[in-house]
Amino acid sequence: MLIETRNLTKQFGGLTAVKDVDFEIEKGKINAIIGPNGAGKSTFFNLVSGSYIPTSGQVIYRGKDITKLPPNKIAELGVARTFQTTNLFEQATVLDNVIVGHRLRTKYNLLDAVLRTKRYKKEEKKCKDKAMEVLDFVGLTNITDQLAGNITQEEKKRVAFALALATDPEVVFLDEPAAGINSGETEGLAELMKKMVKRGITVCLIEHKMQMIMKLADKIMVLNYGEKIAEGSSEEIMNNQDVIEAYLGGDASA
Ligand SMILES: Nc1ncnc2c1ncn2[C@@H]1O[C@H](COP(=O)(O)OP(=O)(O)OP(=O)(O)O)[C@@H](O)[C@H]1O
Repeated sequence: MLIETRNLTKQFGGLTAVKDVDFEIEKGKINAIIGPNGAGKSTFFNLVSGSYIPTSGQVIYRGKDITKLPPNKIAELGVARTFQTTNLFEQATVLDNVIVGHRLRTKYNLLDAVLRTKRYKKEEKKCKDKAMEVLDFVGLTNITDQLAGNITQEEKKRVAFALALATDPEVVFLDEPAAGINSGETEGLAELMKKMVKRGITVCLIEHKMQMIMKLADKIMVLNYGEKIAEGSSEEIMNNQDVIEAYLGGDASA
């Protein structure tokens, strides 16, 4: 296990968005979180990646309590995430967008940048090499010089993956990676997630596309009204009565 949540709870005023959730994110696996709209999936992501401080409960990463660490510290420990919509710098190239993502890990300071010291130039080169490497990994070497504003939705999704990978994460949280793309493109992204796992990266995703999840995920947690109602393999989840009821009338077939 890589990340563990213990009794994780988040309240917004009188609303409990995530309630007492115990979950183990398995190392080297594709872990998925599903649930009807408003079930608390994004809130759960925000708690684990440090964007929200929980009302109570803990997040343990490799045995260390990271519950109250700020997002940048959590990122430095090897936890990366993507967002439902990726805000790219539309007027910059794909390559430059990814280079910016990699700066998180670089060691030069402002003075280095102003004086263009050796260290700065060395780090610049490292950033560029890393960006090219991750763009190759996600299959975008052919569009590195295009403006981000001109690329397709599917390519933007791949850039979002590249941005997450540029920080050399141990685990990536993907928030609805296949939203807004067609089924052929969805297959492509699923393949990319498998490739990430083969590379040793642990994946945790939220996704509404059930078919994709059922084929892809090694482990699934189902949230409903903030509570974990089921956890297990695709088969276990598909046959779980509580899950079937939670989805009745919902968009389980989306
Ligand atoms: N910052 C916030 N302030 C107040 N309420 C919030 C906040 N964020 C989420 N909520 C509420 O918490 C509940 C869970 O929301 P959340 O976005 O985590 O669900 P979700 O499962 O990700 O939904 P969706 O599938 O629609 O994205 C919802 O009732 C939502 O309105």
